[in-house]
Amino acid sequence: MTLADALVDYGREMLHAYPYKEVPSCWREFYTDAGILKALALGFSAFGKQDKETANITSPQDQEQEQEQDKLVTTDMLEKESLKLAIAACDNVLVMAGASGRGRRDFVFEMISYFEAVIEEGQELTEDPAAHSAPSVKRQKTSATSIVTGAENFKLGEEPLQEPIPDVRYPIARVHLPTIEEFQQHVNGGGEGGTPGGPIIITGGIDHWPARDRWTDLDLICRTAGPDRLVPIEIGSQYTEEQWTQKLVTMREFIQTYILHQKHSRTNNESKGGKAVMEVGYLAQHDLFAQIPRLRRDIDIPDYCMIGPNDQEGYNPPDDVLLNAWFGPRGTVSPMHTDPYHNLLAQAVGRKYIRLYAPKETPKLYCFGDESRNEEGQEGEGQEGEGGSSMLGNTSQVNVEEPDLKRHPLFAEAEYVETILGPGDMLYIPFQWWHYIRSLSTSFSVSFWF
Ligand SMILES: O=C(O)CCC(=O)C(=O)O
Ligand SMILES: [Fe+2]
Repeated sequence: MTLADALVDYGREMLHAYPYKEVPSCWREFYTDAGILKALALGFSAFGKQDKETANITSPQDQEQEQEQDKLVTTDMLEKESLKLAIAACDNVLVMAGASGRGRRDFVFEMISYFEAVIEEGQELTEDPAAHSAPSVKRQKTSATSIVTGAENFKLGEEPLQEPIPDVRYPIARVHLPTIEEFQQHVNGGGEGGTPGGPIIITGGIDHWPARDRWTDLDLICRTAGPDRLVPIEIGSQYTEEQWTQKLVTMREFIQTYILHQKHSRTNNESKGGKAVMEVGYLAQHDLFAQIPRLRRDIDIPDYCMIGPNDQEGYNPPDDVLLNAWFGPRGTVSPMHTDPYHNLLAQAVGRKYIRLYAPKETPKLYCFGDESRNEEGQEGEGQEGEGGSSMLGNTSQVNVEEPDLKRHPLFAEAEYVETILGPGDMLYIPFQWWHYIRSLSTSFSVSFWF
């Protein structure tokens, strides 16, 4: 282990010693600096390999020997592997610590671009189109060389939807391009009584996004992001489940394994003769656009986020609009929860079934930690076992599409609205409204919390 590795490990331990939001900035900075050191060391080692190659060639015999060795493991390959590891070190810093500390972010971005450019130059020789991660990524003619999908003309949005396709009985109203003032009035309840407005779907608001077209092409997403970039994904069908975990994988691996070939995982059930289930991977609730600014060019923050919602108890607007990417295969489930902000959830690609409950329904929704609402006799039953109350205080225990009404009888009386959000739709989810979301197809949404 190198000194840089040891420092990174120590920094990671310190990051994990605190809840995410309470990590002292000194440890974020420590982790960032350690990661930068590691990336530089890997970068230098890559170039060291290059230099050695040149320096070693002294005689024709040497050259021959060198060529023989090259057939097995080329210096070029080693160099690329080191550079990919250097990019991974940079991504760890961006994802885990936000590249904290003055000037560090720009430096990390510069390193990534530089390493990507070197890898790309090399990989052009090997005709590997996945390497084309340069800023000017254009749509290439889809051809047999589409290494990510392995399929020609694979376009998202054309696949059959995942069953069951819910019957929408209480649809959410749709409005085509309201003015900012109209939207503001709706949110703030400018009308009689001043009650804040409920959910609405705005159509026409993201038609100009390049993402609407570009993100139907998995190869293009992969090349734009950069195939070797690490992204955080959630594994497990929903975060309220025991087996749920998070990990960092390359964009290429995420697309290949979790979107194209949704990986089979063996469950305990299966070893006892039960059915195999797909392991669902979800790139969820991550500001992918801060980490990979090239993807930020494919979207636009809607002006509707700038309206300045009225004060409500418990509402603290963020300093800046908070962006999150939600990219995954069909079958991702976000259990019913609330967030501390107003939200515009923009659907760039694919479809999602969404159900919303107003704050007044909260007593019928059995949120974690609200033991008094548990079924009689269940009182106090393992909040920890069900995921720990403190983390999940904003999450409902009810399995929305298949509720256990014996355990959660009041849920049957809770009123809701629902929709199948499709490409181009933007759903306004008001502050404190409960939302449950299941993807019916491969889907890429972007949420804007304001
Ligand atoms: O799309 C999803 O899976 C969840 C989105 C969500 O919860 C949000 O935008 O706040
Ligand atoms: Fe949410």
